[in-house]
Amino acid sequence: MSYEKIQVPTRGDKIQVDTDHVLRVPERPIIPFIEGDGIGIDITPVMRTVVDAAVAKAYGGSRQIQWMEVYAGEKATRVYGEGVWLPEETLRAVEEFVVSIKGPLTTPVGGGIRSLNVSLRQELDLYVCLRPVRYFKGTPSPLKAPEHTDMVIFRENSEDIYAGIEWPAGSSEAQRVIAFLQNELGVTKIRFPATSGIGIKPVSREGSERLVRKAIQYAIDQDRSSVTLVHKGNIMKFTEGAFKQWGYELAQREFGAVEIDGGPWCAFKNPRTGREIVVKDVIADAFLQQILLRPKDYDVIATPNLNGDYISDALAAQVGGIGMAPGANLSDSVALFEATHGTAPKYAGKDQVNPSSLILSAEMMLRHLGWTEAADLIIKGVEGAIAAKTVTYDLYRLMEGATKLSCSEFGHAVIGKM
Ligand SMILES: NC(=O)C1=CN([C@@H]2O[C@H](COP(=O)(O)OP(=O)(O)OC[C@H]3O[C@@H](n4cnc5c(N)ncnc54)[C@H](OP(=O)(O)O)[C@@H]3O)[C@@H](O)[C@H]2O)C=CC1
Ligand SMILES: O=C(O)CCC(=O)C(=O)O
Ligand SMILES: [Mg+2]
Repeated sequence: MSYEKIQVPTRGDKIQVDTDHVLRVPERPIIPFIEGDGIGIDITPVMRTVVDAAVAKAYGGSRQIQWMEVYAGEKATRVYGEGVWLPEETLRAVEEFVVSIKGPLTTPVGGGIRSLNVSLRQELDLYVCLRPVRYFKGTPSPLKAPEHTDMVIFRENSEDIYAGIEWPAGSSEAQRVIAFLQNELGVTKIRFPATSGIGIKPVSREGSERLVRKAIQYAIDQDRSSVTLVHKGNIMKFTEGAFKQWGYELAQREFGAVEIDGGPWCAFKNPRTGREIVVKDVIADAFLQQILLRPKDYDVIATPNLNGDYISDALAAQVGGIGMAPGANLSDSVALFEATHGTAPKYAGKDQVNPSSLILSAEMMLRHLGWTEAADLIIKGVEGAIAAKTVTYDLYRLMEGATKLSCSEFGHAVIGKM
């Protein structure tokens, strides 16, 4: 395929995907990256330097990533022209080259463009947002025993209120929807109909099932002890409540789970290890207190989109903050890795923030490629830098006796500990 502004490296090769979704990774894979807005300019180059160092150390030059810049956000408007926030060829490249990584992208609140992050996920049907939350020894945390927080979030990434079906208060569309609800469906409970904005929350059986299926399969592959469906189904019965119901039904139908203690919790034996996997559910508000009080009770989490967004940042805080929180957006073939945090605009270009979220997202990416040795070196490097108390401002301000490093210095500290 030809590209207008994207320079495809001539020395690299494309990652291929077999029909059964298995990756075939060449020795010099071309990996697209989006620099990102705000602190993207700080963390993305550091991430690349750390990854290149890990790959070089692990494979001594026999493997190398060929980075290929693709554009989205403010940089895209500079490269392609005003108003072009997410060029069509960026979407094509992320799809064609199969595995990519991105920095954060700004979304204005209230009006303006819709989220480019959400658009990327929806356009490429990256329906799983995978966010592992683990503790690195020595990281400052508000908890007494942060090491008990070890969860993996499967956030539904393609529907829910993120579908962006909404109309502002007073618009003719909102008025028409309200009139339809009142006149055709007998709705009487819109408290202030003349001044209500309207948003629609679609949650489907297919969307819920494919997400829960991935979460349960992950629990099997990684030998985890439970999958918890987190929902607000007592209030949103036919969206969040249905998510829970469809999740349980899928666990029973596809994985042979049987009800325990009178249901609805159910369990099955991991076919790989024989260990029991419990599938359970919890209402989202209760979950947010339980993760602080009894984090050991939770392992793999499957949840609709908005809950997953809130839970990601809440859990990240328990293990040191969103400077330490990696993630991935996945379809059955395409993977786009990204940090959990946003563009933190007040720090943009100051070389201050913690690049660990994006570095650890790249670590997930290397593992996804099967480059385990390089991924392990990154974990060793991050663990080593934190253990030596050489950290960025976010961890420094909560640690005693630490040395404060800039974003780029922290990258070098990680490399030094590999
Ligand atoms: N996937 C994406 O691209 C995402 C994009 N966004 C977008 O980002 C923009 C800003 O959102 P905002 O709500 O401010 O959330 P951010 O996640 O950008 O920042 C909130 C706060 O988190 C801390 N933080 C964030 N990143 C780091 C880091 N790498 N190292 C250390 N601390 C960090 C900072 O805390 P402190 O001030 O205490 O130092 C920062 O002020 C919005 O436009 C939003 O839509 C948001 C989330 C995800
Ligand atoms: O798209 C955005 O601006 C916010 C996204 C977000 O908060 C997230 O993915 O966790
Ligand atoms: Mg978020």
